[in-house]
Amino acid sequence: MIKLTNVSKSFQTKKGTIPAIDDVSLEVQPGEIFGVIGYSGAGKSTLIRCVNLLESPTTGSVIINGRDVTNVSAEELLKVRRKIGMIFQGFNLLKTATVYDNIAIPLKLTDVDKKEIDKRVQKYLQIVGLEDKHDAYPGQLSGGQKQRVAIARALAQEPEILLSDEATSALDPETTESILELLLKINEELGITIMLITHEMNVIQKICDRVAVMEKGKIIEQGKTVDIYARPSHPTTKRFVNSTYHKELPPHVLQDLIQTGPVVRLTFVGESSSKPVLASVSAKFPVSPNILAGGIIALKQETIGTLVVHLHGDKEETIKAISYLEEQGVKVEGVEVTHV
Ligand SMILES: Nc1ncnc2c1ncn2[C@@H]1O[C@H](COP(=O)(O)OP(=O)(O)OP(=O)(O)O)[C@@H](O)[C@H]1O
Repeated sequence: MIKLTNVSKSFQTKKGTIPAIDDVSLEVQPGEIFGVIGYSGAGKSTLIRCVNLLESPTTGSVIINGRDVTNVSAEELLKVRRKIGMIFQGFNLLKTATVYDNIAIPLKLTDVDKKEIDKRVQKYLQIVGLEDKHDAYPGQLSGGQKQRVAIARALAQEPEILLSDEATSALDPETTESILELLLKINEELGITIMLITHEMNVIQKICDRVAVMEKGKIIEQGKTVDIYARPSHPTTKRFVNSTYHKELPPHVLQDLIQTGPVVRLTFVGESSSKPVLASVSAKFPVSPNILAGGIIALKQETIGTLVVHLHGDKEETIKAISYLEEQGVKVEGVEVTHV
């Protein structure tokens, strides 16, 4: 649906050339929600703006529905853009226009007739849950409601793809949750493919089927969300994944514990989550697992469990116990003294 091949984009400034994105390739499949995560300055905004050609790549190709859009005429580009809606962190609503007009004006500009405009405004305001706000002005709405209007405006163009540029970053956690649920509904019920950028791992966790991690203009890791959570390989990806666990053991506690055996983080996914592996460890080896912390992360399609466990026992026996856990499909990671 969206295919970027070897896309690079640099900006010329007085201080020289800034390589914002560097040789990025990725593919978003029809019907999926694809997330790009990275810290500030990683190149996410530039990347997503290359998809609808708000930025033109310096090199590389952008293919939408099988068509290379980097070399099309201005007229063709307009047609392609109509199939791609976009929402933003700052909502970008017209302050002096009502909710109705905010949704209707872009449709008027594309010559949709009045009756059809009325129909679409009503339909999409209902989908976003704001059917009673036709005549309100943006200033009279909460941040979450403003984003819902922006989503209705994007949907009213009846796009195949929705691009989301940090759409929940300005919202509180509860409102973020409700907007993420709305994006899921749009994806599932209207079949719209969504590509989003974010710096928040909980956005990826809750709604993305696949994720790409960006750093310094490059994609450093990409894959199914569940695989990235279960086995992050790049240190930056690990930082993002660990940010969702919110668990830290006081260093002195950890220091004391490791005198009598390793402290490990166990990650359970798929089949391994339903086996009573810790009970088997104590039955098979002279090792006592002591659970220090635990949690469950609900991803869009799967659940991942984590436990931080102290394996109390003889060194050789704990090594055998760890091998056994790995054979059972559990991911085992040593916990260092500063962080859990
Ligand atoms: N129009 C521009 N002119 C010059 N440099 C730019 C321009 N747009 C982006 N950059 C630079 O490109 C790099 C990537 O910026 P970009 O906004 O894409 O990152 P980001 O990951 O979206 O960051 P943030 O989350 O802070 O918006 C940064 O170094 C930025 O300063």
